[in-house]
Amino acid sequence: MTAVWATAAIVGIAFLAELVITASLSAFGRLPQSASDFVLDALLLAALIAAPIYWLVLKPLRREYEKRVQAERRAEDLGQLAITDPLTRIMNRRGITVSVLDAMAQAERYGNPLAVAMADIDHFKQVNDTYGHEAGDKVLSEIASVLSESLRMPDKVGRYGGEEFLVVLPHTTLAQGRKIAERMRSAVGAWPFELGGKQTSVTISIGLTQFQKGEDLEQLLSRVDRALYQAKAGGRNLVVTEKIPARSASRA
Ligand SMILES: Nc1nc2c(ncn2[C@@H]2O[C@H](COP(=O)(O)OP(=O)(O)OP(=O)(O)O)[C@@H](O)[C@H]2O)c(=O)[nH]1
Repeated sequence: MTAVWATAAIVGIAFLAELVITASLSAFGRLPQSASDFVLDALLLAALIAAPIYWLVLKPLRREYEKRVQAERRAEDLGQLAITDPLTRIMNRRGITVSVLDAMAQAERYGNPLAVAMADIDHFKQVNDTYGHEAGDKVLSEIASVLSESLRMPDKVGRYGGEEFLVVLPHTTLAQGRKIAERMRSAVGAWPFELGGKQTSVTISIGLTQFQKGEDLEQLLSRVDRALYQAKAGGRNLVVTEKIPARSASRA
């Protein structure tokens, strides 16, 4: 589109220049040109002035534009890198924290429900101790993929700590959140992890709660942690929903 405009501008300038030249020549007594000669001369002039305009103006402008696009892309990539966990390729703690804070602000402002879950791998130390740290890393990556695939937009998952994943479920009630958490739990439980040359199952425990208006991140996460603790204490491979105090529940 820019090229079309530039060509039109150059042809326009050439016609104007040709008009000035013709007017000057006729002022000096030269016979007026025929219309076709005028157009032909103007086009010739356009071709003559197009080359220097292209090299002196358009090419440097284009180069500058491409440099800026590349710089923006690099900045975007760096920004993405800063919020990505290198092992699992999902969001890291910083990324998912920004996501949960955003979701909390939305829920606070518009009053939509927001469910938050913390998933933690069961007996993960045993996996590392038995099969090695590299095998443990592979399990972490696979669990991250299984969790990501169990979610839909605008739900988000990020690696919050070593073997902990934070899940943010905007526009989701506790009952709906529970179904999603159960789906994640059973998807991980059914996944055929290959450890020590044979298929093995690994499970996760999940604590789930719902954001309460007026609370901060620390309060929300301490409630979800409490639910996770109960899931571990209850035998693991469980989803435990944190009981919301009646006063808060009525505000939800
Ligand atoms: N391979 C690997 N292991 C990790 C990573 N981050 C944390 N871990 C391991 O995660 C394990 C966590 O162990 P614990 O906190 O005792 O928990 P657990 O064995 O999963 O037991 P429960 O949570 O009570 O079921 C430790 O062995 C850590 O070394 C990591 O990036 N890679």
